[in-house]
Order: sequence, then structure tokens, then C-alpha cells
Amino acid sequence: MKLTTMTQVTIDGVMQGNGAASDDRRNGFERGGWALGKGDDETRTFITETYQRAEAFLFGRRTYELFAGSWGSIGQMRAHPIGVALNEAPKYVASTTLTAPRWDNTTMLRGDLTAAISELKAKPGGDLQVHGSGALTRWLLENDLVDEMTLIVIPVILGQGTRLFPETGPDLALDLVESRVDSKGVTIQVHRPRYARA
Ligand SMILES: Nc1c(N[C@@H]2O[C@H](COP(=O)(O)O)[C@@H](O)[C@H]2O)[nH]c(=O)[nH]c1=O
Repeated sequence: MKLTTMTQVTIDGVMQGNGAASDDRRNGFERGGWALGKGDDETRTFITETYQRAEAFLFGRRTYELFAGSWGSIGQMRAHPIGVALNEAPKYVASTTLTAPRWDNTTMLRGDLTAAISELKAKPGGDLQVHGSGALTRWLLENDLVDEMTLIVIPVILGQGTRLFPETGPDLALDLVESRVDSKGVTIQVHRPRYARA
């Protein structure tokens, strides 16, 4: 499988609390919900089709729990095409703290994460998709495991919140695979990292 990430970020690179203000108030964050209703229909279709294409999903603990409590639990969300894709596909969670995953079709990845993810990547098939999961995405980039990275850039400067990319991290060159701007100014960028060590 090809490991792909999809993250909504602001112009200043924040990824915290894109969906709802209540999702994540860590570190006094109070400007959540910045991505809600921002893209146009074409962007929404792009996002939905991305989820539908997934062979499997890989999550960090926090995003897994947020998704399990929404896409996995609320009837209307389960019935949405994104909900259907998420509920049907196998889900993997990288966490050392989560003991009892509450969503069907979930496998916990413990121990040697590099080996576990390399094994998943070696399986035939389509996308192993990571959504949200900032800590995991940073770790995957640090460990040269991301094959393709989609950024959905929302035209706001938030001025607070956790950034997707760390203050200190890997130095990566990216090949642009696809980019487009929608009618509301939301930019979609698909990049392939070119790892120096690859
Ligand atoms: N940007 C963005 C999300 N954003 C945020 O990711 C955070 C969870 O990951 P972590 O940083 O590992 O704690 C949490 O603040 C959530 O609001 N989540 C998504 O599913 N999709 C996205 O595009």
C-alpha cells in the first residue's frame, strides 16, 4: 500500500481544531472550527473521493478517538460517504496508551512502529491513508514513510494553535503532483516527499 496523508492546514500551518471548536482545546486554543464550510463543492468531492479510495486507514490516538466518536458513532455521519468509507475499511491505530479500541475493524499497532508500518506498506493494494493525526504525521515524515502528502490549505491566518510541521524537523524536498485552487480560495496541494536517504 502507498502511505498517503491528508491534512487541512491554515496559511500559518496550524492543523489544530479544524473541524469543531470543541475538538481540541489544548494549550488554551480557542479558535477551532476554522475549516468548517470553507471549501467549495469540488473540494468536498475531492475529499470524499479520497476517503472512498482508501484501502485502509492509519490513525494517531487522538484523531482515532475523535473519528470513532463522530464518523463511527453518529448515524447521520455513518451514512455519509466518508462515514461509509471509514466504517468499512480496516483501521490501524498507532498508540501506546489506547487499550480498547471502540470501533469495529480496528487493529492496534504496538511495539516497533517502523516495522509494523513497513509491513503494511509492503502489502499489495491502494492507499493507506492518514487523516489529521499530527503527531503521527510528523513521526512518519521524520522516518521517511510518507509516499504522498496532501495539504488542504484554508485561507486564514490563525495566530495560535499547533502547527503540522515542527519547529525543528526533517529538511524535505517535495515534488508537486497536483495543485488546484477552488472558488473559495482553498488550495489543494499534493506532494511527494523526496527523502535524502531514500
Ligand atoms: N487538520 C486536521 C485535523 N486536526 C487536528 O488534529 C489533531 C489531532 O492530532 P494530534 O495532533 O496527533 O493530536 C486535533 O487537534 C484535530 O483537531 N484533524 C483531521 O482529522 N484532519 C485534519 O485535516
